[in-house]
Amino acid sequence: MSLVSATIITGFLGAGKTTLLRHVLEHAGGRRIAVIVNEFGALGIDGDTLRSCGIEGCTDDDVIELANGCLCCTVADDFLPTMEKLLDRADPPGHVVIETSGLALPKPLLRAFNWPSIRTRMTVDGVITVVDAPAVAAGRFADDPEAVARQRAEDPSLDHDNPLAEVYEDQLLSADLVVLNKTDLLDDAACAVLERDIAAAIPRAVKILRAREGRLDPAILLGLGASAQDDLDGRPSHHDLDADHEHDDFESLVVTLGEVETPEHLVAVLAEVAAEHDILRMKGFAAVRGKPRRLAVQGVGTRFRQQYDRGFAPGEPRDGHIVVIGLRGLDRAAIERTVAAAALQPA
Ligand SMILES: Nc1nc2c(ncn2[C@@H]2O[C@H](COP(=O)(O)OP(=O)(O)OP(=O)(O)O)[C@@H](O)[C@H]2O)c(=O)[nH]1
Repeated sequence: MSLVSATIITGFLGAGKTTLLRHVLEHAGGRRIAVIVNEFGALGIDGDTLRSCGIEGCTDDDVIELANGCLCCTVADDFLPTMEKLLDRADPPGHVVIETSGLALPKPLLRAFNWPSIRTRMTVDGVITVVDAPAVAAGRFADDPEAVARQRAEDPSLDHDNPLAEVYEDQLLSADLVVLNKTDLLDDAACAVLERDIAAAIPRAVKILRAREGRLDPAILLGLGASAQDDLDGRPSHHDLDADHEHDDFESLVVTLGEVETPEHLVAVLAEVAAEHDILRMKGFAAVRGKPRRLAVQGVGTRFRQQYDRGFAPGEPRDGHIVVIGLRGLDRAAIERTVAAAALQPA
């Protein structure tokens, strides 16, 4: 029996995983691909985005969503049963692509492929780590020496690990292929510096490819032949000794809002909130007055994009929902108040 290949797409919040996955599905070239998407927030925005993609041959059944929690913490409860069901289908997919949440550590997921029920039927073709090039260049994942010094002065017993750096590094260390994405926002020299830094951070020789909007040929992305599950030792993790990684450094909330006046107004409010509260990620949907289609909104830090996607179904409430993710300690009430006030009327 031939093994079903799995590709794991990882990378920090907003790096461009769903964008890359969408590109793969649009250029699948006849491959039968099933997709598992996992999100940290309580709303499955990515699954929704992919389901409303309109890609030929991509059916609802082929996009499976594991929302509300990171795969790395819910492997046994969610991931393994889902995978077994997928493999037990009368017509199983030829390839499974798993998009982890931006906060997931890939290693526990990789480890799951050694479970007896999966090991004999699947292999991990490769771990693809998508990197938000401008975010790394801006020092998003680097230690802030002043903050570390301040923390130390306040409480010498504190664990001074930087949670963003940890997740970013763990994701890099698991990679079989690194995609340096969003290179449209950086010049060539800055990209070259990042490539050098990333290569130096990974103790194995790993290919690094530059991309815009995740546009890489699926023939390169799928078919790495890495059998990554057989090489766990080569992929060190900050949490190798700490099985209880709980993501308690991060938190998320969902804000519900009524119809908004214009996309520009909503995005201006969201960008201001993102800057004021140092929010890592915002995404969701909103209803705009007089518009039959819903507005999809994506924010990474203070950079936003918006576009109309599908129409509201008959009877579907014209509410908006925005997922907000940041480091623990967000002023939830203030964020909720300000975002909800962007609407003309409360939801
Ligand atoms: N400028 C620019 N923006 C990009 C590029 N790729 C993706 N984006 C945008 O970045 C935002 C986040 O992209 P996603 O693909 O949703 O990122 P993600 O990694 O799936 O996000 P999470 O699942 O929340 O972690 C979206 O607004 C994308 O349109 C790129 O190459 N350049």
